Amino acid sequence: MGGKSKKKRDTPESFKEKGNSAFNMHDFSRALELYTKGLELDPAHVILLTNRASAYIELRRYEDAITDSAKAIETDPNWIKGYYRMAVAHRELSRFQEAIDYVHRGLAINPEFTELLALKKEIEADMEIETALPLDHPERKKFENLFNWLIEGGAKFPKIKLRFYSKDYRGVHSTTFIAKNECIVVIPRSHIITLEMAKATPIGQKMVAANLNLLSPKHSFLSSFILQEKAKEESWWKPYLDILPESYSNFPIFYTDEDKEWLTGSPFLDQVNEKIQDIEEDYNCIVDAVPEFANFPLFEFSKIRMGVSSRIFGMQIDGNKTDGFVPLADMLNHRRPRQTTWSYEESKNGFIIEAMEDIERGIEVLDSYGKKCNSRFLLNYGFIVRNNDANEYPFKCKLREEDPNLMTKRSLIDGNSSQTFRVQADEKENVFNEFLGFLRFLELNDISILPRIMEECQEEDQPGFKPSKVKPISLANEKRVLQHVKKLSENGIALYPETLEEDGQILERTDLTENQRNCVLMRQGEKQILHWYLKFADLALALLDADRKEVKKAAKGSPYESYLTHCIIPLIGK
Ligand SMILES: C[S@@+](CC[C@H](N)C(=O)[O-])C[C@H]1O[C@@H](n2cnc3c(N)ncnc32)[C@H](O)[C@@H]1O
Repeated sequence: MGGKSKKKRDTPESFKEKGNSAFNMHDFSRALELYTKGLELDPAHVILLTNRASAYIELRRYEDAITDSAKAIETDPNWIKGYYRMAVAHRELSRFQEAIDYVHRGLAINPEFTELLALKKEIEADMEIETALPLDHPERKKFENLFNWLIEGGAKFPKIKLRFYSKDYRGVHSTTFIAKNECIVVIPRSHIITLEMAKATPIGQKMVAANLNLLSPKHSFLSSFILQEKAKEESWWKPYLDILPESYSNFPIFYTDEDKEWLTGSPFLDQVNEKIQDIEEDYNCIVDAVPEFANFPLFEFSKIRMGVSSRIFGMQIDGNKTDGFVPLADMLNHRRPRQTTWSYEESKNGFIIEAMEDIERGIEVLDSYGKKCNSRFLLNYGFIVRNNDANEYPFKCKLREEDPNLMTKRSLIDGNSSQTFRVQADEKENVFNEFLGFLRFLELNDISILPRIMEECQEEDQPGFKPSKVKPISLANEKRVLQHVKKLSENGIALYPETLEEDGQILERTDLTENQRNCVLMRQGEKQILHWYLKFADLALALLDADRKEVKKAAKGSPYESYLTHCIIPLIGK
C-alpha cells in the first residue's frame, strides 16, 4: 500500500522540487539524478531540461548541458532559460561567438532579462581579451599552422589555447576547466627536436668529428640545428621555426649601451659581458672547425642561442638523457610554485604536460622554470621575477696581498687569490656558511690552527679545504669577519649611482621601457641583499660586546637567529 502511495507522489514536478532542493544544497550529482528521473516521466519538460543543464554546468559537463538546453529550445523556442544555459555552457568551453549568439537570441525574446544582460557583458570582456591581437594578424596564422602541423602528427592539447598579450609575448590559457592530474598536452616524439638530431646534421657531424671544446655544447648544437633548418628553402620544421621569436631585444646580451647604463654598479653587467664573450668563443670555435658555419652571422647565432636557453627542455627518451625543443610545450610562461609538470612519457611516445592542481577556465596555464635568481632569469630568459626569494649577490672575497700567510693560504685554495660567493638574503642557505667560513679563513692570523681547520674539512670522498666547515674561531676573528662583511656590503652599495629608496621611486614611473624596468628590478634585488648583509654585520658587531641574555633576545625571530644563536652566543661564552 505504502509503495503505491509513494508512486503517486513521483511526478515530474515532485522530482523537480526535490532536484531543486538538492541543487540548493550544492549536491549537484543528486540534483542531476532527480532531474533525470523527472525527465524519464516527461522527456520534454523544459524546466527540468534547463535545470538539469544547470546541474551539468556545475559538474563541468558542458556538452551535456548543451544537449539539454538545445532540447529545451527545440521544445519551446520562447523558453529563455534555454538560451541562457546554452550561452553559459558555450562560454565555459571558450566558444565565445556561439555564446554571444545565444545571448542575442535570448534577448530577442526578452531584452530585459537581467542574467542574460550580465552574461553579455562578461562574454564581451572575454572576447576583448581574445582579440588583443587582431584575429587576422599574421602571427595568429603562424600559430594556426603550428597547431595543425602538431595535430596532424598526433599531438593532443584539447583544453588549451594560445593568448596573445602582444605580438611577441604570448601565453597558454585553459579553454575550459582542467582537473588536477589531467594530461593537458601530448607532443609526439616525431615533433621534438633533440640534441641527437642536431648532431646528425651535416654541420653537427663535422662538429662532433672535430671534437670541439665548446663552453656550451648542447646549446651550440641545438642552435646550429635551427640555423641549418632556417636556411633550407623547405624545412619540415617550418611551422615551428616560424613561431620562434624574431626579436630578442629583451635579453641583456642585446641591450643597447643606453640600457646598460641602467645597470651601472651592478655585478650583473660582468655576467652579461661574459655571456657575450662565451657565445662568441663558441661561435669562433665552430667556425674554425667548420668554415661554412661562417655563413651564419654571429648575431644570428647569438639570437638562436637565446632562443635555446629560454626554451630548452631536458628529458629522458628511451632511457637516454637528452635536451631539445618541444613545440607548444615551450609556450608556457614561468611561475612558481609549480602548477604543471612535464616529462617525456615512453608509454605515450611523447612529451606530456600534466596539471598539478585544478585549473579554472580562462586562466593562464604556467610552468615553473625552477627556483632561480633574477640574474639567471634575465640573462637566459629575458625577464625578471618580482619579489624573487632566490636572488643572489656575488661577493668576491680576496686574500690580502699583505697577509703574512698569503702563500700558505693560497696553497690551500688551489693557488687562487679570491673566491666568489653568490649569497642570498637567507642564513639557511649553505652559501651563507661558506661565505662566512671563507672570511674566517681569510681573516685568520694565527695559522697554527690551520691543521685543525683542515682536519675538520676532510670528508672521505672529498679532500681539501671547504669554507662551509670553518666554524667561528675566536671573538677577535669573528669581529674581523663581520667588519669584512660590512665593508663588502658598503663597497657594493657605493657602486650604484641610485639608492635602494630611489629605485623604489623610479619603479613607480610609468614611462620606463621593459628593459629599463628590468634593470631597475635587477639592481634593486642586489641592493636588498647588500642591505640585508649590512644590517646583519651591524647587528652582530654590536652584539659581540653584549651579554648572552641580550644576544638571545635580539636573536629571537630575527632573520639572523641561527647565526646569532649558534655562532655569537658560543663565542661570548668562551
Ligand atoms: C619558453 S618561452 C614561453 C613562451 C613565450 N611567452 C612566447 O611567447 O614565445 C620563455 C619566454 O617567455 C617569456 N616569459 C616566460 N615567463 C615569463 C614571466 N613570468 N614573465 C615575463 N616573461 C616571461 C620570456 O620572454 C621567456 O624568454
